[in-house]
Amino acid sequence: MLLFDDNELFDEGKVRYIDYALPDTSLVLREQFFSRQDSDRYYRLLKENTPWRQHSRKMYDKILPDPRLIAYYGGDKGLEWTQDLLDIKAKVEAVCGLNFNRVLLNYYRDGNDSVAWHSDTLPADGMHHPIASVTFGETRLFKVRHKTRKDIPQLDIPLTHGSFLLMGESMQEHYEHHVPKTNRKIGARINLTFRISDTIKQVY
Ligand SMILES: O=C(O)CCC(=O)C(=O)O
Ligand SMILES: [Fe+2]
Repeated sequence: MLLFDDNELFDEGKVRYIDYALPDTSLVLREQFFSRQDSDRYYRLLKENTPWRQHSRKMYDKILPDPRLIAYYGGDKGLEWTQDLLDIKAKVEAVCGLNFNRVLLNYYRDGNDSVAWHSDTLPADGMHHPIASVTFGETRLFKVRHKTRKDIPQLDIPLTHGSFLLMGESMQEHYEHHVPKTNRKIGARINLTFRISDTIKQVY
């Protein structure tokens, strides 16, 4: 059985390449980067085999649970890489010519899960690096806005099953991103963000 058959584009089996040509950075999306079959398989395997945990953070003097589950692999504090994650990483690295050493997995259980506006934390080496974002499962909107320039329209990018979005290294400096909640009755989405970083102080 194939999951997530709302995306007719999958029938063509072609990678769709979109360069958003953003000022101050680069942002490139490849849809159907993973085949339908591989995407379905990775979705199931990651959903079942990942030790998902819910983190909490302090907001306005309250400790609130994050509205999503996460897992963190690589480096001295992360979990041990699994073969599936190494395979996904290798496929992503082969097209962008980068070597990632960590991956953060996000599990959005349904439309109530989300991530607030943010840009990803500066790694300990004090330099931003590109971040590769892979999606399996339900399509969710990935919103992008420039931090200071109001003349640049906000982007609403639907990240589909099997897609791969590459954020350039200056993206976190100039832009913020956000995955909003939705009232639609939807299933789960798994997102993987491959990163280059020596030590992580805080996830996201
Ligand atoms: O789920 C996504 O597409 C984005 C996740 C994210 O922004 C993060 O992990 O920092
Ligand atoms: Fe992020």
